[in-house]
Amino acid sequence: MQLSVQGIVRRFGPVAALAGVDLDVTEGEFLTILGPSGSGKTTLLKAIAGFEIPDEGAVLVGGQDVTLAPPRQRDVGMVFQNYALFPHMTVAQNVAFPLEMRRRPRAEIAQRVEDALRLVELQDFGRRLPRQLSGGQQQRVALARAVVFGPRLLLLDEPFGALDRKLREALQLEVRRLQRRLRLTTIFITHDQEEALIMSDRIAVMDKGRIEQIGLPGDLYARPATRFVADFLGESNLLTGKASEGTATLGSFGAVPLPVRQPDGPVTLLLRPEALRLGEEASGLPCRTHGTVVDTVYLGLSAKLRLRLEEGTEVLARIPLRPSAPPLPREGDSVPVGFSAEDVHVVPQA
Ligand SMILES: Nc1ncnc2c1ncn2[C@@H]1O[C@H](COP(=O)(O)OP(=O)(O)OP(=O)(O)O)[C@@H](O)[C@H]1O
Repeated sequence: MQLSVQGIVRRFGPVAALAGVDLDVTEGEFLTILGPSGSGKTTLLKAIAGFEIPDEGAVLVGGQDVTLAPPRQRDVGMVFQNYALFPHMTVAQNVAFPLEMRRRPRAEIAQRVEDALRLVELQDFGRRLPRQLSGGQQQRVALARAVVFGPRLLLLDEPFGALDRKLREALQLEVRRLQRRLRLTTIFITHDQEEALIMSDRIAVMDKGRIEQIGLPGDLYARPATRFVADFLGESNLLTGKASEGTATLGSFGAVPLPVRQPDGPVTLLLRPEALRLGEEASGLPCRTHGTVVDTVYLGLSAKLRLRLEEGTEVLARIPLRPSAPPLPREGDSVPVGFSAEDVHVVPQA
């Protein structure tokens, strides 16, 4: 179902946990809310679910104003970080719970519980108690319980936070598959940017109770609208220079033609680590200088190198490691560093 959040404000004493949030989520979309701790993510989810009543603004589900409706009337499925299964109930009883609350007939409950458990591949676990399951299995039960009644929205608050990396990755895929299959409008909270990039149709980046930017993962990565988004999503080199007549002077790199017309004055340029070229590959590029390798980290498919430029600025380069690639420069080596002007993004001034 379509969701619309309009101008929501929620204050806790002097703190505005939500300082005016607008958000439109289309039917069947998977939207991720990404932001640092304390940015208001959980408060926003609670306002959508009905556990927080906003001081200002409105929440509409399928065009219907539910701002003041209690959680039970909103038909929203939720999964939290800490499972929140009822410990004394079996898996099947846990999954049946939302249907019991809605007083569905016995036969329907049995059928739906069976279907939901099959959906998360736990059809043989109905009689177990939560403590007899692994963390990942418990989270799948929580997911089955959140979707068993056919909710209008699915809200996920850091559901993989307590799981190890491998399980986390498996569940990311599983949740995405299930969400697509059910065409469930889903809002997913995480502070893990990699997870956000992997899972989402769109990402909303939050900071200090506001949405800084919302868009496709690739757009946010390539064209962040603010310094905060550039820094928060992925690794970045943010270099400051001086713009004048369509070029920016950028330390020892010299003059860099700017992709968009800028007013003369200070300018912030974003260069992702993978945009930097080193050694031979840099020598043919018009924007280049020399850098001294400060440290090197091998990552298997690529390596990350930190380099100090002549003017003292440090930059991060990520270079692919092909089997035939020449050996990496070593700490203390001085190497050419360059980039193509088209790989530069101008970060709008705040
Ligand atoms: N019940 C409350 N009473 C007082 N302050 C609150 C309450 N709930 C949230 N806050 C404050 O509102 C702000 C936003 O909190 P919120 O839990 O929404 O952030 P978050 O982005 O979900 O953080 P995290 O990633 O750590 O869960 C924080 O400053 C928090 O301390």
